[in-house]
Amino acid sequence: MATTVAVFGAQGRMGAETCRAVRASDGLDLIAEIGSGDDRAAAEGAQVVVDFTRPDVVMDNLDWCIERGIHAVVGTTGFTADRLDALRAKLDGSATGVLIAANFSIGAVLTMHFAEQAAAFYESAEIVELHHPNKADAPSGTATATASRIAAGRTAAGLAEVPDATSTGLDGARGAVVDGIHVHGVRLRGLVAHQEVLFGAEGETLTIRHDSLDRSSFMPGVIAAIRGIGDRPGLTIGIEEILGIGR
Ligand SMILES: NC(=O)C1=CN([C@@H]2O[C@H](COP(=O)(O)OP(=O)(O)OC[C@H]3O[C@@H](n4cnc5c(N)ncnc54)[C@H](OP(=O)(O)O)[C@@H]3O)[C@@H](O)[C@H]2O)C=CC1
Ligand SMILES: O=C(O)C1=N[C@H](C(=O)O)C[C@H](O)C1
Repeated sequence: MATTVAVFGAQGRMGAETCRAVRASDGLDLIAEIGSGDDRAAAEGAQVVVDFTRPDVVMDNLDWCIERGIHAVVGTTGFTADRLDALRAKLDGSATGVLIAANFSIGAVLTMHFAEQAAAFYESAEIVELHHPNKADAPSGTATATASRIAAGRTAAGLAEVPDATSTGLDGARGAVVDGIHVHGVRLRGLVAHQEVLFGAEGETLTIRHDSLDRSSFMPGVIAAIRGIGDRPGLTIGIEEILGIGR
């Protein structure tokens, strides 16, 4: 029996790519393509909903899925710690699975993994995220997650705050600060989704760079998550477990 799938945000950049990938995948049956203003009732027969919408609508979409026992695979950004706690509470004891991944591309997942490992060894760390200019949010969800993981790696290693003697200048010149890590956002026509993680120590630097050159890069992760979510009740963060990458 095929797994029935509905896509929320189906006419968007990622939603449209996801619809194409689901249609091309064996054992998956795309039954609904929901855009803004569409009635979600058309998705009620889905076993899995994929959400690529907007941070301000995704929580309502997830409530709708959880109330109906429909699993959800979510790429939409904007998941604060408070939002994740609220979802954990709603899913407590439920057979329904919700997977939230800031980034479904293998290279971005590996970048975050490597960055967390490297964090313990460098006094300085900063992130530059670079995206297409139609992106609604800044900093990116991936950069936010990467910063949190670097911060966790630094804390575990007993590192102090990153050194920065800046005392004067223009607001914003040092980027946003996420968990003590400076994050700089670039929006440039021609780009898709890119990130550099820069580490520095006395006499050396390390740069980890990842480039998504096409949205097809996200699709193997999305499809693996759709196939895997039925066996994962509760809240899953990221696709590391599904890809077999240790965290
Ligand atoms: N996790 C990952 O790997 C990736 C995550 N993303 C994230 O995915 C999200 C979407 O990105 P992207 O596809 O580029 O954005 P788009 O703006 O291209 O697509 C979002 C779509 O959602 C639609 N939409 C808005 N509200 C609703 C609703 N209530 N129900 C159904 N559809 C709705 C929009 O319609 P309308 O335009 O009519 O409002 C639009 O078509 C962002 O948060 C982005 O950061 C992006 C790439 C990879
Ligand atoms: O909006 C995008 O394009 C992307 N959004 C995600 C994010 O905010 O991290 C993932 C990827 O960077 C592309």
